[in-house]
Amino acid sequence: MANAKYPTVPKGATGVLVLADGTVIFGHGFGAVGDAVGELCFHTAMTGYQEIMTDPSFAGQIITFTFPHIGNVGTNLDDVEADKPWALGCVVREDVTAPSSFRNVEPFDQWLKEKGRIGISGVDTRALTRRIRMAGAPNAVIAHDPAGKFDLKALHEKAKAWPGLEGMDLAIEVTGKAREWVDGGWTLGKGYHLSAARADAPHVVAIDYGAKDNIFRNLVKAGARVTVLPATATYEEIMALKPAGIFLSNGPGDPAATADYAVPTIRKLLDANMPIFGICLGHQLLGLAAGGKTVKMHQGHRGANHPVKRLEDGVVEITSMNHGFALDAATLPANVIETHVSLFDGSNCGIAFTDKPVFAVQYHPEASPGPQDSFYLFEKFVKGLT
Ligand SMILES: NC(=O)CC[C@H](N)C(=O)O
Repeated sequence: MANAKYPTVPKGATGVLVLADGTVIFGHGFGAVGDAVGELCFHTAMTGYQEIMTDPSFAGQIITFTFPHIGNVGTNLDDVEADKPWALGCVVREDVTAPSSFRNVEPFDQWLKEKGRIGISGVDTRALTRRIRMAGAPNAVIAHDPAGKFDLKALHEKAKAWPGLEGMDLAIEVTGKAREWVDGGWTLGKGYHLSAARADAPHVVAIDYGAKDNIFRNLVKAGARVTVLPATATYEEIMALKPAGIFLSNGPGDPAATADYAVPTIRKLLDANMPIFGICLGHQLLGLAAGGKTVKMHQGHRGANHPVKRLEDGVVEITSMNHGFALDAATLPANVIETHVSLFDGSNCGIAFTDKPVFAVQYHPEASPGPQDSFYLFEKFVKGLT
């Protein structure tokens, strides 16, 4: 029997979002059938949905795209940041149309279905985004059933029972195996270039907390030879590879939840004066290893047009962002300075050590998708190793 507290499923509704506060939003389901629970966030990029869905930092999250037309250029084999979509699902305004692109290999809805990810269209994403901006990112369930049979009470219970991203270690679930990285840049018609790393190229050991592939491609493009190690790699395992520098990757979940394995290892690397470059989760972990603190943000930053000010010269970089936690600059020790700030809300976007060749940024200089204003950071890091 229907519970009076929950609305009746309208005719034709094959998808639903149920927020932890009991709000129910109907739409049209696409992609995989089933349900998934996670944090509901919004992303403002106008292009790059395939890169966004495959960014491992989205593990545990459902993405509301503010751009209304998602899926209309299909999917291909190149525009991926990992071998599968890590975001649990997506919420979009318009129904997905037939792919219109010479690069299309598979329609977006079919790709999502194959990869076990759920989509829901026909949602007022503008209203939903305003709500997230005002009330913060809620926990939610996304569900798709072609027959439109939803047990709203059970879905609501599931959303309420989910503990939330705070305190959740997801890097450990997303991290990959140890491997030599081979891809470099990309050209239309040719795809990804194999690394032509010179024998004397500086060797970077990159720790994979849930890395986007384009970070490693950019390190190679900037002239490095890259070996990837899993998130749990010990100081001894890292140093056995005789690295010239260490890279700390992006990744999902709460940075503070990795404090028992990632942070102590980074502390040892700092003590050994290794050159280090970190991005996003890597930036937050570096801040924690230095003695700083991270905080959960109200709604986070996710988009491809976030202005960031470089404090040394006032230059503004337009950046890609995807984070829901941030380093609290006020907690950093005296030997760590703030190098970049967000022009949206003044939050910390970069740090550098004054006494070590170590720096990091909160945003994504690898773009994918987004502007490439900040590629210079890869060059700065790799040049500093020779
Ligand atoms: N892209 C990332 O590395 C995200 C870092 C962290 N999971 C956050 O949400 O802030």
